[in-house]
Amino acid sequence: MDLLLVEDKDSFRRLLIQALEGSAWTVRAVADPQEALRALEAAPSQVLVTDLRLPGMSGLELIRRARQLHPTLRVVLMSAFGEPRDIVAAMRLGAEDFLPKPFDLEVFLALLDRLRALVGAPPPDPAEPWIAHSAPMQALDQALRRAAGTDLPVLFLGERGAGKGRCARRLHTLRHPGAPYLALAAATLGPEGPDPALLQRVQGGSLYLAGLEHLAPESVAPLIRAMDAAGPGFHWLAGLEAGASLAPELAQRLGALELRVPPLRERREDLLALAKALLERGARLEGRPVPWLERPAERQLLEHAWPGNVRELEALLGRTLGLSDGPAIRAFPDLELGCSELLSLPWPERGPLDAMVRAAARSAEAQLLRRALAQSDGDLPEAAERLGLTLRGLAQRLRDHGIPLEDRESPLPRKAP
Ligand SMILES: Nc1ncnc2c1ncn2[C@@H]1O[C@H](COP(=O)(O)OP(=O)(O)OP(=O)(O)O)[C@@H](O)[C@H]1O
Repeated sequence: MDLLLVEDKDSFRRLLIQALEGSAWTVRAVADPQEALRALEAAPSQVLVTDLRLPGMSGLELIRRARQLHPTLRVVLMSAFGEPRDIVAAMRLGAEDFLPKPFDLEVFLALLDRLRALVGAPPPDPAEPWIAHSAPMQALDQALRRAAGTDLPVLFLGERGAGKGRCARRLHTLRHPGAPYLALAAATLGPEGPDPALLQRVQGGSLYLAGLEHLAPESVAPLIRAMDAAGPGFHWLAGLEAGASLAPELAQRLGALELRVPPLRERREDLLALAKALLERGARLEGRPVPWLERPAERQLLEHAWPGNVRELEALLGRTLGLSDGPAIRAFPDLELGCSELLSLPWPERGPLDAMVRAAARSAEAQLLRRALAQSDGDLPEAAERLGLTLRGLAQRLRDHGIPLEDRESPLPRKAP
């Protein structure tokens, strides 16, 4: 999606370009309005973001001429000196929004997200990695395949960053790969509910409402009306944070099929494959060779509790790629193995209490075993001593938890020969 940015102040132009790096926008940026018109003559843009005061021509005049060239162009006007009459004039010329300077970059990006939704709803990239080796993810993948054979709305439940959005894209691709897809933050729905123009664009495809726990109470009724009006051929998907509640009338409509997305700590078998896929994607974006993970780095990943889930893993790998340019990642210096991480437990949501305590204790035991193995670098007698167990007792517990002893890719580290 193409965006033309017209801002004569070099430092501010650079700041906005930087803010858009890595986004879905292909940005052309110029300082001069005449040059902007020439750029639009050469190739259309879907969005024009322009300053009001420009050398040789006002932003309003630029908007007028640009929309003559491309009547469907969406426009955002920015200014530190926006008088109400300028704003009204810009709106009359078809501007979508006005950003009074100085503005928060978050506000700028949120506005562009909304415009992106209006401009188009491209299907998700079918080549996006999908890692589902672990048993819980295999089960989820089966459930997604079954859901793909229906027209039912699907509600994804899971912790933040666990991959609810990724599962929604997977389901959409299984259902109808080329159909339009749009992800919207539920918090952005106002009292009017979803924009009808926007729903129009997603006809025949899916709308994914992310962060349903942030939906304003006044948006519930308009959303239900929009769902009723949309009719068949329109697929509703939504993500809700585990443990959050949903207005009953909405739960009735959206919760026809509820799928739980397991947190990363419950699917450690996926960890290294996920890390490799995310590293590959990051390296490709930066146009550099993919670094490999050395054993200590892998071990750190496997031992961490991942309270922030796949999103946390993605952020860590992004930071690491940014800081290192070598062919391999030996360790993650900012990934400390704190004891508090061990007690990241899969708190069951329902009783009876005794069963909840037993499940939490079992998870804590598995984590303590892994931790002791990591601390003793895979040396079993040393790990047994740390845990106050006999060697045989340790082996028995490892078996109980299905922690393998010799598998090269296993979470159990071994001492270097
Ligand atoms: N199974 C998976 N395979 C590959 N990548 C994944 C998988 N699950 C999640 N990811 C990646 O992890 C990142 C976080 O996932 P996503 O945005 O779907 O999380 P979320 O649960 O929707 O988070 P939030 O609720 O906080 O918005 C994304 O980049 C996503 O592509």
